[in-house]
Amino acid sequence: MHAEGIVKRYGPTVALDGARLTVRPGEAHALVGRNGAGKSTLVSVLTGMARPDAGRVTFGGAPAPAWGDTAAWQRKAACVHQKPMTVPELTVAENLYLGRFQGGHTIRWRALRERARELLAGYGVEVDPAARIKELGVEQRQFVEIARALSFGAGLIILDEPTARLDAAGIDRLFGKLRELRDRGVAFLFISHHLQEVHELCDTVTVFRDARHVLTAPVPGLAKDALVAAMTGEEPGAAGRPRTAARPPGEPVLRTRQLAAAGHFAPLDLTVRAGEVVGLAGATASGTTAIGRTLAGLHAPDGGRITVRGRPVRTGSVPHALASGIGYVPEDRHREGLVPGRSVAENATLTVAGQLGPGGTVLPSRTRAFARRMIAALDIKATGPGQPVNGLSGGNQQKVVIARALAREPAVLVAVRPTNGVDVKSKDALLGVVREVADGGSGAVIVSDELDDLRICDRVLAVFHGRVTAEFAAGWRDHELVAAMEGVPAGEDAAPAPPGTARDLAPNARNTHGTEGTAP
Ligand SMILES: Nc1ncnc2c1ncn2[C@@H]1O[C@H](COP(=O)(O)OP(=O)(O)OP(=O)(O)O)[C@@H](O)[C@H]1O
Repeated sequence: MHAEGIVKRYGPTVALDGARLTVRPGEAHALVGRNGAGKSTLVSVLTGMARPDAGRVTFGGAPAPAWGDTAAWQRKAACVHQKPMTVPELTVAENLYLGRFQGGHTIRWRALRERARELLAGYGVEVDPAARIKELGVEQRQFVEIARALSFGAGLIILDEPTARLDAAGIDRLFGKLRELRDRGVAFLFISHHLQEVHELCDTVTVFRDARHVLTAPVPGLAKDALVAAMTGEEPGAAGRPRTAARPPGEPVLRTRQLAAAGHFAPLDLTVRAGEVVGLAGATASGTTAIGRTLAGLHAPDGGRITVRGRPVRTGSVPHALASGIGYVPEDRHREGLVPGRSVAENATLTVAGQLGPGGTVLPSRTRAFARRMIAALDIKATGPGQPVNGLSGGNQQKVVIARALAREPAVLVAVRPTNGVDVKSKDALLGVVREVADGGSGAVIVSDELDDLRICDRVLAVFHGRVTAEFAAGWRDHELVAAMEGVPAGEDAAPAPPGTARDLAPNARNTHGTEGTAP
């Protein structure tokens, strides 16, 4: 596949400005760049979903299919998108053959399931074709999408941040599958903000910056800070890493007493003090996300209490959690995060509408002023506060979600995987903002399995199978925390794990992706 001179404009925004990229057969090619650099836009162009304003795409030397000929594009390049493209209510078999039925033919369901089973087996994917997509985990769903993509005969498969919602074990299995397919001659274009993953999986990397191609180089021998420098256009080592607290913590701002949700997490006593950032570390299924959702009022606990600055919070109520001073950054910005048709300013201030004007009316000028401050502080790439959030790149949408949580000046900020999809430089800026919130006298809870997110925490609680199994003060070593997240009984540096946890239980913790040398 070869693309050159690609120009794509969205109104005043130039998303691609003469961009180029070449992916050779059987190559594992990474595409990296800061949020808004144009990566997803290029994917849309390469899959026939967006029509470029200028430029040329060829596959195997032949011109790309005609615009609008979807079936022909599917045979050239296939894509596993950030957002699931499968239909949740339909079965795996139906999804695999979606859109391929010829009019006038009767669909023979049993035969279809059989064909689906063979197809999945051919790619080594163990999923029941009769299962509904909504019953599958993220990982299985992605495998179905990959099998579907390959079944069209495409020699190039594009993966847009496929690891963003997988934990370490899932990532290992995905990479195993991708290596297998590469050995069979399939080429990959792999988009990720985890430079460690690029090093693990890819042989070539291309960097986009501000809508343009800036570098293509072999991955082996390319130092990570050189890669980051290409992405940011700055000299390596220009900025420092976010730090932990400078002062001792103050009064408790958030407390839970015996807070519990059956099937999710065991009774939890948590205290977060003013000035403190506390990490809840655990794999996807550990219960940490449920704790975050419960604190935000999205999930009703079975028992226990939450207080903010000594005042009880009515559990299971989002408005009450908000009114009590709990700010929340959800993991799934597509579902819980943003109102699509509204502007950056409106989205950033949704929870404060009442404060912004008399009688609950929003005063647009103040709204815009707040949004403008946030756009600058979090480095949100937007044409301005009035731009609809749908027009923002994925990472920039995530920053708007954070801005919204901050707008209310919460007593305690609860953020679930806050840097998911955010580029390496913005990641540090964003974590720096969380630090500032704490320094200003609030508390913060970071729910994550990303070691970089947890590094700014003053203490980290490791959660396994719904229980806190160990506590670490700042300065922990990576392998200790990873082991604790995996439920491995603690070594000499950590508290003992409870009975019943064992080395062979789900090795689920997210690894040290992107930790070494990714800071500018
Ligand atoms: N539908 C759209 N309408 C308006 N602007 C858009 C649209 N899609 C993309 N853009 C703009 O094009 C630019 C490139 O966005 P793109 O999504 O390609 O970035 P990206 O490199 O994939 O970023 P991320 O790492 O955050 O996913 C951004 O400035 C974005 O705001």
